[in-house]
Amino acid sequence: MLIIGIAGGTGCGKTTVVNQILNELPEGEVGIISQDSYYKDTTYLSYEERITINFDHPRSIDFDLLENHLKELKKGNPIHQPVYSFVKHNRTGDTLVTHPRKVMIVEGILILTNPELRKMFDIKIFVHADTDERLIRRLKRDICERGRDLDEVLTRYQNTLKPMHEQFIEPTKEYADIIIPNNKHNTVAIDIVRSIIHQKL
Ligand SMILES: Nc1ncnc2c1ncn2[C@@H]1O[C@H](COP(=O)(O)OP(=O)(O)O)[C@@H](O)[C@H]1O
Ligand SMILES: O=c1ccn([C@@H]2O[C@H](COP(=O)(O)O)[C@@H](O)[C@H]2O)c(=O)[nH]1
Repeated sequence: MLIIGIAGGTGCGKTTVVNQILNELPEGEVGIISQDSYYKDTTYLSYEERITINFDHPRSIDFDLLENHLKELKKGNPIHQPVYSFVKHNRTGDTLVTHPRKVMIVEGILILTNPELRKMFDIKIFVHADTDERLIRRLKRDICERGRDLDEVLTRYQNTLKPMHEQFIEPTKEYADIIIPNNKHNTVAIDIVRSIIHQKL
């Protein structure tokens, strides 16, 4: 199994890049694991308490579960990937059965901060987009798709997103084998990653 880790700050375009890579590849041949599914379960907290969580700090992620799941997939076993709700800021309680594939892509802002995960990735990719570009995309996406308002996104940006990006996410660029510039859609980079995957299928 080839495991590809795709990191990069919020709004850099990780999900979009993954979807572009999957386009034109045989359906069902590549599996996806999203770091977002591994935000810690906070059912014991009220909604008001949950919104105060720093979701951009590595401690918000259940890396042990993510690592165990990758190990199970490597052994050929299916896993139950938790389903996460950005609207509720919590796991939904549902899980998605994820079967092992020849190629698994793991994507998320913090996945390269964890040394054990880094060791498991055969290829490490960092998607880069400028800070202002990422903020604009995040604003549009969170207001349209994640039920946020302008003030909420900007407050979170100033209090946690920006400092956590600088402290934890941007420094992981140095671990990347490939950096994809993604201020604009980058079809050449997508084609390169796709051809690496093709060789493995
Ligand atoms: N290269 C790009 N050019 C313009 N918009 C983009 C580009 N890549 C992604 N987007 C848009 O930016 C938003 C955030 O992208 P997304 O893939 O969800 O980022 P991430 O998963 O890194 O947070 C989405 O609305 C997406 O359509
Ligand atoms: O409950 C939550 C959990 C996370 N977030 C924010 O999501 C982004 C990570 O997702 P991307 O798709 O990579 O942008 C992270 O910056 C968290 O702040 C959230 O708003 N609520």
